Amino acid sequence: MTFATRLLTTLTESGQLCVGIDPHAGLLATWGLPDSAAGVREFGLKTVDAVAGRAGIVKPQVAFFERHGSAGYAALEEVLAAARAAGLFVIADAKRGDIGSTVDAYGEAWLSPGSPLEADAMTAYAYQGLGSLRGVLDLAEQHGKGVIVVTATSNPEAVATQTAVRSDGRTVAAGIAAEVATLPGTGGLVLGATIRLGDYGIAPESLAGIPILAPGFGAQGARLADLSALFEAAAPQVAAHVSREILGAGPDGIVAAIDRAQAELRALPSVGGAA
Ligand SMILES: O=c1ccn([C@@H]2O[C@H](COP(=O)(O)O)[C@@H](O)[C@H]2O)c(=O)[nH]1
Repeated sequence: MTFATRLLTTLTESGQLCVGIDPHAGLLATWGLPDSAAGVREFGLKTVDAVAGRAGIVKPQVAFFERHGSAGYAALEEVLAAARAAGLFVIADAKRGDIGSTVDAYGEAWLSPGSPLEADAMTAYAYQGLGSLRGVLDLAEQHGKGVIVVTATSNPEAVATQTAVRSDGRTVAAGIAAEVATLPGTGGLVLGATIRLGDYGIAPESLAGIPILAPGFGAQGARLADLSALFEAAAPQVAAHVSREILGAGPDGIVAAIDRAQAELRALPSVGGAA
């Protein structure tokens, strides 16, 4: 089964929430955990426990584990393995990109079956050309995994770069989206929930069948209740990502926070809720 089929099926069967695993120093303190590799390990494993059976997707943010060096990576390996063992769809937010021969190695790290860092999908940059990701896309296709390409991000600083017009007349973001659309099954898009797709020249109807990872809900200001209005025809393909807003509820409140977010998403008409 392809990555797209797997992720879109997960959205239908387990709801559209993707819970971030971002052990910020401040959140570790809220959780009563040390700002150390042991702390991020426990934070990650407890988050996996809370998500399992309540939502279908997690997105560990690699940076917060990397802060702790090799011990942080060991912690991340355990969190990834626990999430996959719990049946969760795991997106490693590693945001890698480089010339093809180098980016291939990133693909092997995050998408090879049996790799200590194995995930179901990874995030990647295509600013060196989507062709630079060819080897990773091939590897992903071989193993039913996915490459979610950073396209139009949730942070305001990115607008000038991502709306710049390429030599083919498309914005950078729309160009990437159109190229990823030629990779059905293996490619996905990062499209921030804080932006308007129209401002980037991206038509929701052009994204049919492509899984979308949408960060920006909660702490960055976007509202889950607006998902249908933001993504229109593409709304059912969206994994609505929330990290700080849910994790900030602490170890005693995280389950209720996940349930609340799921209920809010399930109530949306265009994503399978009330008509
Ligand atoms: O455009 C992007 C791409 C990635 N992110 C990542 O998503 C989460 C957002 O966390 P919140 O706490 O829910 O704001 C974080 O890991 C970012 O690195 C993004 O925000 N925007």
